[in-house]
Amino acid sequence: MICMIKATNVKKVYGGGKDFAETLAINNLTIELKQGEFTAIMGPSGSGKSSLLNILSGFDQPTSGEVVIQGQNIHTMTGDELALFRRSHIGYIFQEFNLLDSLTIQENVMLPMILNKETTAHMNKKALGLMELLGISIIKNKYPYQVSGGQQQRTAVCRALINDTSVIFADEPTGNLDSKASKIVLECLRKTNETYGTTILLVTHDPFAASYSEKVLFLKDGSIRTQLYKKGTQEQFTKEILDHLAFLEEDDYDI
Ligand SMILES: Nc1ncnc2c1ncn2[C@@H]1O[C@H](COP(=O)(O)OP(=O)(O)OP(=O)(O)O)[C@@H](O)[C@H]1O
Repeated sequence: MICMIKATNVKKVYGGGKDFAETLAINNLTIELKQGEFTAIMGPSGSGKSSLLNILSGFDQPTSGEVVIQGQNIHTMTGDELALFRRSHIGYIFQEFNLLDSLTIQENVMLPMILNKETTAHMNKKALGLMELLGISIIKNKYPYQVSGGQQQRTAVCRALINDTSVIFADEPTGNLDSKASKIVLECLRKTNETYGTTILLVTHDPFAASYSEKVLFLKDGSIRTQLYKKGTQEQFTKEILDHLAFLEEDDYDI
């Protein structure tokens, strides 16, 4: 399998100025994600999940170490190069859906394409195809405040995919959703992964959400403590993740 993301000896230290104590958020972490892999990251509060996601996605710089996505070192790019690279290769989904209330659902989906100056016909075709796939074409002319949280998050998934992105970073994408809407959004992520071979990195506290992945990395104190690979059914995997969390909790994992 082709390597999609490789992070080597990544370290992130916050603070350390005259009046601020240092916090070691990521501790010499090395990680490799293959093309088309669906990976989840779990860990207690403060273990470094968001810091890692921000560094892997180019939102933040590591203190040391390197991150290579599709063969390109993202932290040696200029600001403009990185912005262009992120827009064309990387999609983001956040806990807050981050849609623009002044745009319709379809316009929100097309927004990253508008920034790329695509033709209207191409944008419409692409957006409608994605919205159809994820079951939200019926609300295309509504505004975000007129649709449910789950529909807003599915809009965010379509927006993340619109530029044929090869990687999606999702930070607690079901954190604001009830269990029914969460399941629909997670099914959409799975469909995306299976249909387009999109590499997905999902940060979550929820073992059920993590069970949609094929590999769970458990983070503690900025290091990967263990990895769990999916074997058997999703139900079995959820139970295995729960058992693993209980084991790690006993081992002072402190979820
Ligand atoms: N901008 C910042 N400045 C200083 N310290 C920070 C900053 N961002 C995070 N930290 C610290 O770095 C460590 C890792 O934080 P991070 O947000 O990555 O953890 P997390 O696992 O995502 O936590 P949570 O599950 O609560 O969101 C924590 O000790 C946190 O307090």
